[in-house]
Amino acid sequence: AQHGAAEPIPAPMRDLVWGKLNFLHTTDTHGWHAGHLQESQYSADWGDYVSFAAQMRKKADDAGVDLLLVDTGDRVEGNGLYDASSPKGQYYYDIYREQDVDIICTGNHELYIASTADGEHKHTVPNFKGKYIASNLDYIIPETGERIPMARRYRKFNTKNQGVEVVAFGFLFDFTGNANNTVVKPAREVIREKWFQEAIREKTDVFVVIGHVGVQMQEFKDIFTEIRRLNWLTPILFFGGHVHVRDATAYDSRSFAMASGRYFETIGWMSVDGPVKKIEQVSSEADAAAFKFHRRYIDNNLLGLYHHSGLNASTFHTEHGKNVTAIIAKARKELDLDYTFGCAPKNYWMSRSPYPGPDSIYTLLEEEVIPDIAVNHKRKDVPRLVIVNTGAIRFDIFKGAFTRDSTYITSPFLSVLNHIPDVPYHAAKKVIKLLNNAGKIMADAHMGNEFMAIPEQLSIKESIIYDAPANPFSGEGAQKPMGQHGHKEPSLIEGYTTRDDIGDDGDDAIHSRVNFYVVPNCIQTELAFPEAEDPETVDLVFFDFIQPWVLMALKFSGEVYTDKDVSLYVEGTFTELLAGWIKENWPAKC
Ligand SMILES: Nc1ccn([C@@H]2O[C@H](COP(=O)(O)O)[C@@H](O)[C@H]2O)c(=O)n1
Repeated sequence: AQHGAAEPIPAPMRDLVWGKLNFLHTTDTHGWHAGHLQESQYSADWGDYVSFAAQMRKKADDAGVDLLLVDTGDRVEGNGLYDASSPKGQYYYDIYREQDVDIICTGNHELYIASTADGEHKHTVPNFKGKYIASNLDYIIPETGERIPMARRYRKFNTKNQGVEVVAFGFLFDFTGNANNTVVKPAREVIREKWFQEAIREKTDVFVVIGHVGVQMQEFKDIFTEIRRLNWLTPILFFGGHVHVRDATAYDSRSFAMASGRYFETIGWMSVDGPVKKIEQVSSEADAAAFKFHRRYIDNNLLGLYHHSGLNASTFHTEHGKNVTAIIAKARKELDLDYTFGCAPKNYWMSRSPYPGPDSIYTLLEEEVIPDIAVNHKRKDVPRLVIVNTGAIRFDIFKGAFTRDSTYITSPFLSVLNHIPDVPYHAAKKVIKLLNNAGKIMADAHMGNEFMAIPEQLSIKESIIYDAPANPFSGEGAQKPMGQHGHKEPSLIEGYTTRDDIGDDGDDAIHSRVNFYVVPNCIQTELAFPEAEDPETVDLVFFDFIQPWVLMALKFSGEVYTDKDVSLYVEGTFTELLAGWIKENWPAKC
């Protein structure tokens, strides 16, 4: 872990279940490779994960089984370690590559900005040569305009210890927000392509489909159906992401799918036991029923990593892992990520507390930040509606130092405030309602409103509010306390208490439960409104990211505008404006 990171706290633990084929999975790490410095339960860093993987590979070798590492994209955007350098990612590529990942693919965040996709093609694809898979993604070479596969379409290989044959694919969901130097092909079309049809006719022991795709999303179901059509008994394993939740499901008795959260809070574990080699003659559904699948969501917590590897603080860390931790520390220092803009007076939550409310980060924005930053001095007296999508905020603010790192953690995007001047108020006032409530109408116009909100809400549609704190030690297979604290039951800290299609025993550490309050897709602030009556016209101000939705909503309200009618409202990215606001408004020292 990084120097100064929160000390890990012991928790009651569920053990890992090993099989013949075992996997460690990361997804949506979004630059959090230094770990969560302010949260004890997720404070291990990428160097610790390098040590963990090496120790677990050794365990696998000793037992004669196999361990593979998987990453399903969105490695970038969301943390100072990636976003604070100029150009972005200057330190990230060399840190990330230190992990020996066996199967890796692209997420949507690698593609929003053309230079990010260039960086992916120039650095990460060659860093993981032969292991990077792009089943439905092409790249356009800037110099020639030639369109080529981002990386190989699939990978066939044998595992190290048992020689298990694997055919692996790497997909991205049907993403349309990419810059024009990549082409994402819809999964449902790619599965009809000749190369895919040939690949699924390869005789293999197991298919592994990795993807930046939620495990409940249609893309995975389509891929599963097509592979299964021709391979009735072969196990098919899916590793997904994008939705930022811990999740697992089975599409049938010989398949299994898991997603491993977000922000390097979670290291997913999947194992398969049973007749995984063809030589073991799976010839009937009865044989195939012998497959056993397990999943575990490992908190990225050093004490947990020690526990699962059977090691301790003096035996766990490899030289390689320690070096990676040191490289991260050096990068953080050079980027001055601990520079403090101000001191947050309390915690502000995205989903842990209701919106509107005193502890909601969105209420803070709506009532305090936006009125100060959404000001164009030439038009400051013109009434305006300022609309901000909630997905633009990526993480909670914790009481205490708000650092350069926190600015990117809260708001990594290059979003700016644009505006359309003098919009008739009768139409402008309908926009927020359409963005928040007219999901069906907007979806019919191929503009899914849910893409303006936080990704978690693609999966969690209703608030989850617990009546009272859960009984810590109840439930299936009540757990033994972790490591060095003998028989004393540690008190629980808040964290994941996952319920997925497999059950509620997926998390490795037992936490106390956390409420999840669903928030609207967008929030709105009214500024400079006359007191007596409604204005005739207003300036409509909004993040550039939601411009297509805003234009569509205006059209539905009877006012047609195009991109040509939109111009910048305030100089500077939202990230810079927020940092400036904090410097002005929160005390400098904590
Ligand atoms: N410039 C941007 C880019 C993205 N968003 C929000 O992020 C969501 C996607 O997040 P994933 O990590 O799941 O890919 C997207 O739906 C937006 O809500 C944004 O606000 N601005």
